[in-house]
Amino acid sequence: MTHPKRIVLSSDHAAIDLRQAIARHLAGQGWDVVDIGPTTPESTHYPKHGEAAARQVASGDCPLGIILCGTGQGIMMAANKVKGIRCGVCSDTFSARMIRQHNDANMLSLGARVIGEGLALDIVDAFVNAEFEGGRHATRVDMITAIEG
Ligand SMILES: O=C(CO)[C@H](O)[C@H](O)COP(=O)(O)O
Repeated sequence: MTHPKRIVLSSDHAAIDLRQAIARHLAGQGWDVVDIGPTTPESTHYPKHGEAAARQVASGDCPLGIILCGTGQGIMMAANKVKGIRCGVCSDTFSARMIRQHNDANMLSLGARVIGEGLALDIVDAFVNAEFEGGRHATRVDMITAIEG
């Protein structure tokens, strides 16, 4: 059974410190944090980390995921290639709330070279605490899913 408060985190080398701060923050709120690294600062390639986190979400093991790179953009692009993933990059709390409420996003991407830790933690809170509203938005999300084939 999917743990309702399990969340997977991953990043590339550009976002290790921020990812670990988010992991501590979420663990402090009772989340079962599955941090799949990396843990060492050597340069690495964001697509493989985005894909790995996305596969954990798509498999149902983790209902939500948070991924990070320098801008949040490249790792988001990789995650969205995995069937069933809806991931958005956010640099503000409004968007983070809305991608859950309207788009049923199951992953959030953050840019560690774009925003600071304080804002990032607020964005994370907005994302994890929002709920999908369904209704007309479900019709549109179904249309996104249909594009996947
Ligand atoms: O933001 C990113 C992808 O969207 C990467 O974190 C960034 O491209 C890494 O750059 P570098 O290898 O120069 O540290």
